[in-house]
Amino acid sequence: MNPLLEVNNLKVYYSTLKGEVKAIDGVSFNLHEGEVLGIAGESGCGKSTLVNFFVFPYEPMHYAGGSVKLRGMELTNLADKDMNKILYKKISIIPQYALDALSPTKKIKRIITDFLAEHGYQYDAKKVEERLEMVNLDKSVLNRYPVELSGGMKQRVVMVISTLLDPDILIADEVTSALDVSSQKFVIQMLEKFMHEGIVKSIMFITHDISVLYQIANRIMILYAGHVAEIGPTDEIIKNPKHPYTKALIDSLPKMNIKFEEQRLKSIPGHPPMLLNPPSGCRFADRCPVAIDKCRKAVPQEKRIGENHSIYCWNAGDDLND
Ligand SMILES: Nc1ncnc2c1ncn2[C@@H]1O[C@H](COP(=O)(O)OP(=O)(O)OP(=O)(O)O)[C@@H](O)[C@H]1O
Repeated sequence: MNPLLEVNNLKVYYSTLKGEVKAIDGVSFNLHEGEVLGIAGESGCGKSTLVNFFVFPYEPMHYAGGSVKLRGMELTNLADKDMNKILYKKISIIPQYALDALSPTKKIKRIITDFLAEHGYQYDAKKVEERLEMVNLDKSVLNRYPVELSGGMKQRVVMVISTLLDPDILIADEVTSALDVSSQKFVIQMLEKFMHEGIVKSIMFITHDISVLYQIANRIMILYAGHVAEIGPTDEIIKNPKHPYTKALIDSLPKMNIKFEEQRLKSIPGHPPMLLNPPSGCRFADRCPVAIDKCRKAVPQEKRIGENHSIYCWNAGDDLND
């Protein structure tokens, strides 16, 4: 089956007074109907840039190369007005700061009515109330201001708005980061429900916390400093990571069923490179325990190591975890 979204060698930069920040620099991946793709990596690796480019590709961010196809339609050369036709209907986002996304001066019903009008729809009380019910919110929230709602309730209202036009692809950007563990579980269950009910067809779930992805993602893509490090099935990425960076990320997580004082968590020494002037080879080379000369000279090419599993590393492979 053809992928819902095909991203090929995508480059997205920021223009700054000091030069171009190469935040996404040659990223390729596919997203298939029915799947949840987790996107993980340390702060600053380009997760938000990547997904914001699909929905709000505005200055200072700009397109610098490559291709993004949604059901075969190229998105990178669409005019703003055509992009607006796709936004929320084909690709939608629950933004990173969802709790602050609701206008404080309007009641929820007005916020939803204005959102629908902006996209050419009339308020549909039945649909809105059904969706509120799906996320365990009483319809009385419609007559309340955002400030009268708890953080979790606001998050659910944003989820309802982001999915109201039944988008093919839903991007969830750090939607669980500001929540306690039980609220995190609830949000994940809601997203799964949206998939099961056919309201959304695929999800891109962005987080810096890989452990959350274990609960929801079918596949995980690990980004490092604007490049893909590894992409593969969730189980393989978490239980048998192959790229040295993925390994380091997994080693830095607390393990299940081991007492905290007995955990041996390893932090990753060093810092990601500046993306204003990134190194010419592998961007992880300076922090990598297995780097070889070639790594500092050439950007690693995709190496397929299993069905749906690829790494971008000159010196990692099946023997890395032995
Ligand atoms: N408006 C901007 N202008 C210039 N550089 C930017 C801008 N926004 C982000 N960047 C840079 O782009 C790179 C990628 O940032 P991005 O926010 O996409 O990373 P992230 O992985 O989503 O991080 P986080 O987990 O902290 O949200 C970083 O080097 C960041 O400093």
